[in-house]
Amino acid sequence: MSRQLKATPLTAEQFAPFGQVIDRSQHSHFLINSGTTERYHRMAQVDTGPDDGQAIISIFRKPKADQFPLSIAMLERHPHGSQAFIPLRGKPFLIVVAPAGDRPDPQQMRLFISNGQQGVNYAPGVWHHPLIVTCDEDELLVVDRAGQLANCDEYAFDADQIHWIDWP
Ligand SMILES: NC(=O)N[C@@H](O)C(=O)O
Ligand code: NI
Repeated sequence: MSRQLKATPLTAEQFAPFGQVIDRSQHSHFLINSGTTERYHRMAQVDTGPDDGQAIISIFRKPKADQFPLSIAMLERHPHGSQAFIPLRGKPFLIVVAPAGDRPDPQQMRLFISNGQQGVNYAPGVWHHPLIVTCDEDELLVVDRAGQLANCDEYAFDADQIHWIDWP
């Protein structure tokens, strides 16, 4: 059986088991500031989890595009908080996820492709691959949790569980 992950369309419904899609084209808005501005309100929820969790805003910048085909040798999760990735340069980026659980099930891994206008917000505990970009000099806004609790578990797949993705 091929271990190449085929892309699933990035829609709110298809991504629902993993979190939310942040997509203006699929979201209502209302006018603010005397009608000069459209507010796409509350597109996703930031989950900062227990204790001293705080929502923080960061920018991830990758000077070099990832090289394809790309092996998915590991996934990670953030058990105590959500993590949102919002493209700043309008460039497609790739999202590899697996359902939350003690360890990622390689058979349930999904590949989604953002068209560069769509962001994603991973729910706490959802397994995902670190950021994968298709173009040099890409930058994404990231909203996730800061706090005392360790909040990044990594899982390395056995050789026979490693899948791969290609682009374009
Ligand atoms: N580790 C880190 O800040 N980045 C990852 O969580 C990621 O999903 O890219
Ligand atoms: Ni992450």
